[in-house]
Amino acid sequence: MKRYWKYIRPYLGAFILAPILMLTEVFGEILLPRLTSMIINNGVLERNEAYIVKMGIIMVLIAVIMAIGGIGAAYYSAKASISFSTDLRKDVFHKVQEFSFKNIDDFSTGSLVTRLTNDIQQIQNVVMLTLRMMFRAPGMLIGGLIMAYLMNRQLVSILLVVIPVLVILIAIILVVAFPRFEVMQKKIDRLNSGVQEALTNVRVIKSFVRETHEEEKFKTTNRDLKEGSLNAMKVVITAMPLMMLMMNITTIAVVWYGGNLIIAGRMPVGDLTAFTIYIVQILMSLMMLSMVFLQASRAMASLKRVKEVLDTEIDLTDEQASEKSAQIAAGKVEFKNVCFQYTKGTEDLVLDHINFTANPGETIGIIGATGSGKTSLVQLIPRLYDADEGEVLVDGINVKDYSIRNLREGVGMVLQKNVLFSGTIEENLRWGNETAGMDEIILMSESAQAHGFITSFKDGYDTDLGQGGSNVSGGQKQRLCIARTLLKKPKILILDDSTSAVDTATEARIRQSFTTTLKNTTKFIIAQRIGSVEYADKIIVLDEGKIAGIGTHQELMETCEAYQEIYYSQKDREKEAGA
Ligand SMILES: Nc1ncnc2c1ncn2[C@@H]1O[C@H](COP(=O)(O)OP(=O)(O)OP(=O)(O)O)[C@@H](O)[C@H]1O
Repeated sequence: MKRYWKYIRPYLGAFILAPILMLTEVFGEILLPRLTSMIINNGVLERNEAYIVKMGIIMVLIAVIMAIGGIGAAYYSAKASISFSTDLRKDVFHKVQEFSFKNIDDFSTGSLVTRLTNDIQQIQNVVMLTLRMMFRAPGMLIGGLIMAYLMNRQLVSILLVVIPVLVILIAIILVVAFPRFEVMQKKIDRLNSGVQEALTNVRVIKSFVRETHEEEKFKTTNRDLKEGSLNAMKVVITAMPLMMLMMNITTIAVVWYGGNLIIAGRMPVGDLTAFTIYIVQILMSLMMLSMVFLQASRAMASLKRVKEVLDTEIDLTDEQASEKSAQIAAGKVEFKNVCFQYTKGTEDLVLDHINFTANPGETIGIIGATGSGKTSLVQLIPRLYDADEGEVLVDGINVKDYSIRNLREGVGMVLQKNVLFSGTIEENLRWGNETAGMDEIILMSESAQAHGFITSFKDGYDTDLGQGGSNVSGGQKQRLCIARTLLKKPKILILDDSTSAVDTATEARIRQSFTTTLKNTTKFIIAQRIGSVEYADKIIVLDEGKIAGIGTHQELMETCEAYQEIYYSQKDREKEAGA
């Protein structure tokens, strides 16, 4: 509860006013039946018109007060619960932004979307319901019981049978409902993940003509959710009629027993009317409570899932960093006996005792078969993941000792999976440097060989990019991503297979421009083509997570068998393609 106090405190007024204003309704609901019985007994039966008018006016006034209170309570409970969930959502989103790559690997995107939307909505609903019912239901229950008791003690004894039965019924419903709601939320997760994947990859689906397959997949998860929801709803569905049945049986019993009392002259007619209303109110308040509990049981399942996100331990932080103010100045990178694996504690090392040094301004080529660990290696430099053993040093300082912000500001990385965002080209490029002048943006775009095609667009730098940069070609997207990173003016630049979709002539021009724009930047170039790294000061050859060779192209051609193999197989392929 303590952790949620901060979502209540700023709106404490609304949290207090909502249930208090609801008390006006309780007050009215307890008084009105009594006044009704008085009108019948003293007004109608005694034929006293003035009394009827007087009591009628009082009853209207009470009804007006109830309506005003009800509106106020509804307003404040909505305000409190919506504000509560908005702040909670903000914190959950913030937490997700803090997640490390490893943390993100542990949750599916669809599940995070459900937690941020549907789960928080459930919590909001129950906060609103609780604020409206927390005084109303118990108030009506206790007030109704007292009034009924005061009117007729014998009749109240009927409730002694009904109330325990209802309480047991509610308890059973809750025990059955909770696990079903948990299952239902998981099914919503699965549906969201599926929808997300299908929509993001709609182009691939279409190019493989997999629409029918995707529809089938969707139908299955959709049906699965329907069954899960119905299964949970069954409890709610059966709960209501069962309670109504109990209520009706009780009313009949009261009317029957009360009728006998009236015939025997031991009870005025008006009292039976009021008594029946009180009985209905008592049972209604129990039903309201059961609805609150039922909603709460669903919200508990949601709260558990939201808590999971909030409680996730960020496995990569800079809290222990000892050089928080340090910034990357030169860009020297050293790997000392570095080992790494994604699934901890297994035998398979993704990187196995890696050692090398990259001096400031050098270009380091990284080559190796797919899955040999190239991406994993460079991801350790900006701490997207942490090394399990050994040290990664930048300018002689362990990367874990920099503040994450300073470290990542000094390292520019163009990821293998390039992503642009909706917005104009200029807005996208400004991700690299928000305050960059237009001349700088053009300079870096020229360097990344992007200026030419950007200006060929009708709107130039104002061209609106579709979602994820869907309206530019693969090679153009790669060049925009390079320009965006160049604007950061990083001391260390990592290009992870970032020119794979660019033709060799353009790639050579990008490389050439780096010799001037990025003269002092340490450059890591991961590539599949030997031609892309041949010129590098050092080439690292990776083979199943180990360094198979390190040196210049010439040195490796003389000493490294793995490199020679890659070289000759690519030459052969080029020849075959030429022939
Ligand atoms: N997020 C991840 N979780 C678990 N395993 C992963 C993850 N990313 C990569 N791997 C595994 O780690 C190994 C090395 O992958 P890595 O991406 O570093 O190779 P790579 O040399 O860059 O390959 P490619 O040239 O195909 O991009 C592979 O066996 C891969 O399956």
